[in-house]
Amino acid sequence: MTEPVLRMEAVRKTYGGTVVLRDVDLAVAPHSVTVLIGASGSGKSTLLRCANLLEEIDDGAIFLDGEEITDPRADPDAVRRRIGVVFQAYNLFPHMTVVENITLAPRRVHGVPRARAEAEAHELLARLGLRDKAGEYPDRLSGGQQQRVAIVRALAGRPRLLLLDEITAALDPELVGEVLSVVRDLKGQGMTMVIATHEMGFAREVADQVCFLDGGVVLERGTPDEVFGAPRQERTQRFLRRIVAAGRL
Ligand SMILES: Nc1ncnc2c1ncn2[C@@H]1O[C@H](COP(=O)(O)OP(=O)(O)OP(=O)(O)O)[C@@H](O)[C@H]1O
Repeated sequence: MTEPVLRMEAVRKTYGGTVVLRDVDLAVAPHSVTVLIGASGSGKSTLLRCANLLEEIDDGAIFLDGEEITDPRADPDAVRRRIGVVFQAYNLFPHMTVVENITLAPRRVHGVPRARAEAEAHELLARLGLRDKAGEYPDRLSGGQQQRVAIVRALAGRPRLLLLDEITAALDPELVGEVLSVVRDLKGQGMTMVIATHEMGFAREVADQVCFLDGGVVLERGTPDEVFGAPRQERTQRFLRRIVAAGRL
């Protein structure tokens, strides 16, 4: 079997004695998209934060390309360089232009020469339909454009894996589509991704693997047709019924 890009084994995470992730196993194959679904508070963000070493796990192990990144000897900065992350809030620096925002980490943290970092930034901006925005300041851009810049920033280090945490949750409904379409394109280009989302239609369309989290447990996993079309667990069925009733699937 091909080595998964990301593998979690029996991951346990607690906050002040409360268990937030319990025995989570996950395998993300190269060039595949895993979508995490589940009610608010079920642990989706925490799982992504653990995968990026933004949170320390209490037990278990996490591997990136077969190498244990939760090993105390692993270098967290080197690990994060291989993982791009986009959050709900785009967190662009307002006093920097788009291209400065994108090249900041490659130049300052990873020592990429300015000319090369900027050339890469321009190429990525063009790919994401933002060719003419390189010199703009973030407040001149729509929310959807800012989030696309945040995606470019995450791609700038040529990550092995992209983690997307509710990246459309803060957007006006009419701007959601343009950001999802970028994710669709990235999938088409073979990017390996783990996505936490409440956009169920999108989840069903883009996922190779869907994981339903419930109280910090991966209660059900499978293809979109399996999980959305024929959920086996009663709690998954109930969750999806609520989504359907709300007109979101
Ligand atoms: N820093 C923290 N300290 C204490 N508890 C936390 C912390 N971060 C998250 N939690 C708790 O962990 C649980 C899981 O939260 P998490 O944000 O991972 O859920 P989620 O599924 O991503 O929710 P949402 O869909 O609302 O983003 C929740 O009960 C939350 O209150």
